[in-house]
Amino acid sequence: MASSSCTKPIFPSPTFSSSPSSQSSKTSHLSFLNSNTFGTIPKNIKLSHNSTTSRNSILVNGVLKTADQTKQTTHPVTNDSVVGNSQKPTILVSEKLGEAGLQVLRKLGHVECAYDLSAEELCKKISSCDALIVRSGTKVTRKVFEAAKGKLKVVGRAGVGIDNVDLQAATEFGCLVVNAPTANTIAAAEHGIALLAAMARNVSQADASIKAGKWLRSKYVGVSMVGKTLAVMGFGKVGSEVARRAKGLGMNVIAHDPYAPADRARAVGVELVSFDQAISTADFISLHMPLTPTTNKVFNDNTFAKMKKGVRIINVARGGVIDEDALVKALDSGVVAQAALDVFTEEPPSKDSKLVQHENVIATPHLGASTKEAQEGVAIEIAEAVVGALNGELSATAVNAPMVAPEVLSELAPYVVLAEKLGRLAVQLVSGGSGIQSIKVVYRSARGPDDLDTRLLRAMITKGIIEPISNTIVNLVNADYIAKQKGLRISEERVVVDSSPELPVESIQIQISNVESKFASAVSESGQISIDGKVKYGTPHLICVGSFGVDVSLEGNLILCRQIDQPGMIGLVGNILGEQNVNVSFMSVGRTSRRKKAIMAIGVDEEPNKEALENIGGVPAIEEFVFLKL
Ligand SMILES: NC(=O)C1=CN([C@@H]2O[C@H](COP(=O)(O)OP(=O)(O)OC[C@H]3O[C@@H](n4cnc5c(N)ncnc54)[C@H](O)[C@@H]3O)[C@@H](O)[C@H]2O)C=CC1
Ligand SMILES: O=C(O)C(=O)COP(=O)(O)O
Repeated sequence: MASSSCTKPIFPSPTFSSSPSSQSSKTSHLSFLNSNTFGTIPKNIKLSHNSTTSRNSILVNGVLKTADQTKQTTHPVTNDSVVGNSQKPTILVSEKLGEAGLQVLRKLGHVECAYDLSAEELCKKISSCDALIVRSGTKVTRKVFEAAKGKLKVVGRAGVGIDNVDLQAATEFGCLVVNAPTANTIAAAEHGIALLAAMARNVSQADASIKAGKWLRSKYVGVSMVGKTLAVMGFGKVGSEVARRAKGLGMNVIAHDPYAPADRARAVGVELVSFDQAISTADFISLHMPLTPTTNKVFNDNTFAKMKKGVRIINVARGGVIDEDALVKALDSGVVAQAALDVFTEEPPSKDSKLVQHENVIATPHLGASTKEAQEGVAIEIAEAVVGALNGELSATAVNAPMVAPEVLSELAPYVVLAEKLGRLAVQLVSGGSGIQSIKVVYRSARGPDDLDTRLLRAMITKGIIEPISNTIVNLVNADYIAKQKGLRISEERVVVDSSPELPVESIQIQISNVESKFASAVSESGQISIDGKVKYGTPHLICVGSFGVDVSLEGNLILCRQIDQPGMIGLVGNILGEQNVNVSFMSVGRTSRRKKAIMAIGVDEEPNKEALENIGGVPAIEEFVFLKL
């Protein structure tokens, strides 16, 4: 069992009076996204009620703070031309966004719409922005994140494809990326069907010719769709809607998607087949997969060679999934009879693009998502996601961070505080903290693994461990990445205990192995530094250090002393601190057995000066002590 070696505290805590008014007002370093805040209290998140301090802890802009703190903190103004109101976040919208979405954004922040920015102009502006909203036309490169200098907290992609955002860079810089994955699905599917029908019946070419005064009825004889086989490549949201509509046109629809569940396809009457089978049997191929390193140019000389001669291709996904030179060759040779393209490798394509100019190609300028309805929907969807992220809520559409449901977030809030404090405390017990390699976290809980999402807790433990020993800002977005980069292996274990399943976690234990400790008593019998904590009355408590049980609230600072268990020790140390005007907030003593070794854990509001610490060290019965900042 995780902390079975702990003895019970012999004094109920607190034994010394605590003074709520003297609680530290320092910002808790619990930033999920960044450490700035905007003076707003989020609408629906009240994460914990701290019964000791009578303050509400809330998550603001990714930072867990007390309500008082949110009123005091100001938003740093770096560029007056962008920031209209210094209390409000600045949201840069770099492409056309529906008015309804802009209205949602304006309620929270200062919104600047600046379309058609060059890469240089975007980099210049971004350093004063808290959020950036883009569509497919803005390249959010590593340079943009570098230029943001840590201020940019969230990039909102008003649409589905996030191939124009450097996700790796966003993650490294701790910037959340959210998208709007649902509102344009139907629009894209309808556009796919529009292109399919227009291509089959030569609508574009015939329209151009009639406008040029020609009447070419025999030239533009088309092909029928009914009874033909359509291969849907990528059976996600758009692909499945295209499939449904194509079935309505009487087409035989097959699909290829390595990750789609067969029963979802079956429900639409579609058979999932292999890539080769799909492309070799289809009369029409419609592309609906994302652009990823795997799908990049997946339609190339080799794959065109496997297609049925005279196949027709529709691409409403991303230009990059097709090798465009190979497509021109396939069109020239007649392997591909026609192509209908909404998307291109380079957008806009060059004026003399052989592909766009090809007589058997019809093209639209990336219009898949461009219906009034979809654009209003996307604008609201992304605005709400960005506002939520700026308010510290974890978005359900986060692309580079774990998605945590609001109710889970709310339930875990006090444990999040505990996790970070335990990490912060554990690392300070290591002598020479940067040598840490292996950390184990043990969650004792009555809940089964499926009922306990520990990603948030692990991220905050990582934050607590790394931030005191480096100048890296760690948050939920980049915690795993930073841990990996620093060579930290964090393993997790769950121990099922017989406690109330109402509580997500009974206690959390952090073990650090293969290191020496500044405080030998923190090393457990099995040789690791080991501390345990739990949430009591909504606040984090330390309950075990090494093999010693204690019970002290994790607030302010902490002194741990190991002494020979004898009468008068509490008074002695209390007097030394009192003489230096250091207020003791909590004290607890744990011992292995009577009159042998004991550990005294003393919570202090102020940082004791050198003299006070030397005097504590000079007490003959005290064998070792350590001062820890929480
Ligand atoms: N032209 C336009 O204006 C629009 C374009 N799109 C694009 O359409 C694409 C699909 O969008 P959604 O359906 O909303 O996304 P989605 O995520 O719901 O569906 C994508 C599907 O592709 C599948 N997939 C991934 N790798 C694959 C591979 N190698 N081969 C076959 N399938 C693969 C996934 O399993 C998933 O089911 C995206 O690239 C998106 O950017 C979406 C909306 C508008
Ligand atoms: O949502 C997508 O993936 C799209 O391609 C739509 O792009 P857009 O927002 O119209 O530039």
